[in-house]
Amino acid sequence: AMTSINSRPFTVLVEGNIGSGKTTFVEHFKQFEDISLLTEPVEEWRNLRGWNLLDLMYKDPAKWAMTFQSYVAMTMLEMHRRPTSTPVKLMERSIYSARYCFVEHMRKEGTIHPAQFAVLDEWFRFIDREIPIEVDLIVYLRATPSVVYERIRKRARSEEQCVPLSYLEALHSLHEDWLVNRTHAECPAPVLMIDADLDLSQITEEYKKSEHQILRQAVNVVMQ
Ligand SMILES: Cc1cc2cn([C@H]3C[C@H](O)[C@@H](CO)O3)c(=O)nc2[nH]1
Repeated sequence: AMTSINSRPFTVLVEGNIGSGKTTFVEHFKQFEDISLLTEPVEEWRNLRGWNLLDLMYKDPAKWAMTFQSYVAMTMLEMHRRPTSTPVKLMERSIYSARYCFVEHMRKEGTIHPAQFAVLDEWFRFIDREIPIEVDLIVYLRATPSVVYERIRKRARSEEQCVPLSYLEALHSLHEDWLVNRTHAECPAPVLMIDADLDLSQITEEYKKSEHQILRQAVNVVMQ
């Protein structure tokens, strides 16, 4: 196993719409001993001391979206700060997709009150200013909203069955703004785009492309 001579691992964020295949992508890298995998803590959001915040949020967003996004941000920050012994760290989603995609959408839709947005945004600015979060590469699983809509139906995660196509289209354009048009300066890492419309049989080739990029860049970082 490569021993990292740096104080921190080469950190990769895996970003993309609901149903774009992030967890599948992250689990593809289980085969590498030099990579720590941090998948999205959905189970924590579905059971916080017995409360299913994800379900509460989908069932009554006006009442629960703020509470849910506050807890998501804390669990994401914990993942960013979690030490790993390996030279590479792969993380599903981030404090950045929390702010630029999900919270941004809730603000635009008025799902959260402007005062609630102000509190979430102050937390985000505080974290961005005071807590070092390093990102070296973002893998963007870029998918067409209608494709992920079908996948969500097939995946049948109960809380998500009410997710309309319009929500997925809005989240898609917010991901495009952030990762293609690069409208936010707080997270300047390079973006590696993967065609996430490909189905499982074809996408392994795409994974191989990113494997090379991730491991090669990781070697560079380790050997610096
Ligand atoms: C960072 C972040 C992830 C995340 C996921 N979700 C939802 C979308 C999916 O239905 C589920 C798992 O990603 O959680 C959300 O509403 N807000 C979020 N913010």
